[in-house]
Amino acid sequence: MKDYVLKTSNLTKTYNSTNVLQDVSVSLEAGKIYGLIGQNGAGKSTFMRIAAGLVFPTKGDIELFGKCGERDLQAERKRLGCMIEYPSLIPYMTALENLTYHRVIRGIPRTSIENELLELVGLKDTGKKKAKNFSLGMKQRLGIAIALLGDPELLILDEPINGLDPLGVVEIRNLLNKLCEERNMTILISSHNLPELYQVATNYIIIHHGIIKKTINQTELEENCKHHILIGCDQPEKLVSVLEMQLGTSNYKVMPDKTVKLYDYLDDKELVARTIFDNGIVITNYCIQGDTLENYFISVIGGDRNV
Ligand SMILES: Nc1ncnc2c1ncn2[C@@H]1O[C@H](COP(=O)(O)OP(=O)(O)OP(=O)(O)O)[C@@H](O)[C@H]1O
Repeated sequence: MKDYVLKTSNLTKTYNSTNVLQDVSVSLEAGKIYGLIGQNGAGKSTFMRIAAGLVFPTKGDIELFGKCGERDLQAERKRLGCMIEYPSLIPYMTALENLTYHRVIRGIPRTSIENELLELVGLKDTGKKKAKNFSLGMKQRLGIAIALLGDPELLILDEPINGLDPLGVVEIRNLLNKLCEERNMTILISSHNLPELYQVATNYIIIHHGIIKKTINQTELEENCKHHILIGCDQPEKLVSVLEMQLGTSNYKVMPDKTVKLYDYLDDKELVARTIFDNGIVITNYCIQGDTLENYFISVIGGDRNV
């Protein structure tokens, strides 16, 4: 049985009679990095706030580490760390002072965790430099360190890579991978910067106007994006035999709707069409498919480019 860290069922949030989240049912498995993708206003932060217990849902259920009910949820939320919207930094304090401040107000006694976290997020050499003078990437990493103070098993990060330069993205990516690998941490991270998110996530949840449009893992995503000839026909079994016996390929996949994705012969699609036709198979669909990740997401949300 899969070990779910967070499970929601039909989660709905209504503001001013508008559903900003509608029947959101998702399950996060332990040790994975989930990218939550959606346009501005899609409901990403609202979902994260509800998961973190900062906002109550209008309807629906949440299960955290297998527990539900408000009292149990509150206890389980100690196992969760979050940075939602902006890191809550005190600008005139150093990185260490910021961590001390947050550690004390959260009642965490272990002082050694401060230097451990500064080391982990690559800020141990920042000395007397005040947070207000940090680069955006340093601020985000300090925000993540604050979120890690309680040694969480689930980390929720709202747009931690937006606006970072490529080096900043790499630093955050390395940090998240390390947390995932070394601590088996589950991470939920939102962004609308898809190429950057792709560098980080292992699974994706696509949300549009408060509705989950798709959940997909990295392998499935790559499969969807890999270029292929999509073939629909009246005799799929015979088509498979023609591919195997006459075209000598087993590099294809039969889809649930009986269409076939052929990953070979992309440079010679006429030969494939002719061979199928010569075997008396009626072709109902024949096209090249496969795309960039960004276009895949756009197609899932219905063609709107402003992701
Ligand atoms: N407290 C609130 N009161 C009323 N409406 C709200 C409130 N919080 C969020 N909303 C609305 O809910 C919708 C979803 O907002 P949310 O911040 O969750 O989206 P988002 O996907 O995180 O967007 P962004 O990428 O811009 O941060 C938006 O239309 C927003 O205006």
